[in-house]
Amino acid sequence: MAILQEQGWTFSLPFSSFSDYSQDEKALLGACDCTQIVKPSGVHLKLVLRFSDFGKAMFKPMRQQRDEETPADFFYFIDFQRHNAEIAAFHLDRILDFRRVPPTVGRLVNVTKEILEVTKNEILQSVFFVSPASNVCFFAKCPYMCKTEYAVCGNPHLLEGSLSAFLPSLNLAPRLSVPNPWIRSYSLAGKEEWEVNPLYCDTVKQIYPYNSSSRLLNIIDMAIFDFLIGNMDRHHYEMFTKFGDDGFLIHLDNARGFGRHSQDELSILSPLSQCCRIKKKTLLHLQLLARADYRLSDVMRESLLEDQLSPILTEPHLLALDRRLQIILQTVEGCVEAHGEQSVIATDPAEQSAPDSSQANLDKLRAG
Ligand SMILES: Nc1ncnc2c1ncn2[C@@H]1O[C@H](COP(=O)(O)OP(=O)(O)OP(=O)(O)O)[C@@H](O)[C@H]1O
Ligand SMILES: [Mn+2]
Repeated sequence: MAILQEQGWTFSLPFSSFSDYSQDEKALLGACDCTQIVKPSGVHLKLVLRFSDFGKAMFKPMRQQRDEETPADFFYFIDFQRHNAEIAAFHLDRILDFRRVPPTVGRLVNVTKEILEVTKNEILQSVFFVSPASNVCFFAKCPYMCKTEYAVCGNPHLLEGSLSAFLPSLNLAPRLSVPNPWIRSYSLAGKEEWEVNPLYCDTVKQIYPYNSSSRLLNIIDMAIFDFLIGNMDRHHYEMFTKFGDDGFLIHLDNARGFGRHSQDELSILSPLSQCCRIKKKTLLHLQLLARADYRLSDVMRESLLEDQLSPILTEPHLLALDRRLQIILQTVEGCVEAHGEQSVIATDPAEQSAPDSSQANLDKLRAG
């Protein structure tokens, strides 16, 4: 299935579109208090690509080989961005039936023919160079680490990357960027309250909008998703304002997932383990994916085969998903034992009478 059309490309740096400033760009322009987020830097190099049919996509280039694990001494905020994590996260999100990640595919891009030769952006043209190994490379224009050492290179022209369908412009579909209540400290000093206070969720539950809407349950869904992919970098989440407080959370930016398959970062599950709440729909779906005939790693492996850059994940990463799924289910079991099903498993009033559609949805996905 061709999710993105790619007939001929024109390109621009993200800076060109006024209505679509990212956190990076806002930081560059001094337009936001970005102390909580990672500084805009050359290692975050990404491009907004424009297609000849006026479609747009966010392109993140390959920075790390699929079989490389993030070194144990790396902090999450200096970790690489992985194009394959973006792709795998899209598939996982769909398999979990969240559908909150914009469609993302892997592509080989010819950086010379499809970027350098077609862009009219002089800044972008100026950052291209040919490396000593005769590969065509480019780097980012930004305050930090924006030198040739941090460039990405074709081989000699082809570069792997992820392409995420671009969200509608902020003028058409305004979005809010909200700090995650379980945000991590982005410095070496100090801990956040959730890390030291086991009753933190009681505080969150009293604060708008977590006190009445399904927002907290959505945060818990997101934590489950992030725990499965091992993403510790969910500092903010975005929502379309048009859907109000109960709107869905967009699972944007999953590039720091799938860094370590040998470690399960339990702290990512804190919203679930501290609040002891989960949507019934999510739980039923997770239970289905723990069954031998719908095993999560098998469904993921199958789904990822559809991508042009397959294999997207190494086997250890796929198997880690099964192990982490068990941890999530055990966490829920522990909660039920402590607080009772009534308090832990949240039934959506709209779904109370609807038959469970998890299995039918998954069957549809698997049938392609
Ligand atoms: N598919 C998309 N469509 C539209 N906007 C997007 C898309 N993906 C990302 N963005 C915007 O760009 C911002 C930065 O993207 P992303 O978080 O993926 O990259 P990053 O390099 O990790 O940046 P940051 O350090 O700001 O988190 C997002 O917060 C979002 O506002
Ligand atoms: Mn980010």
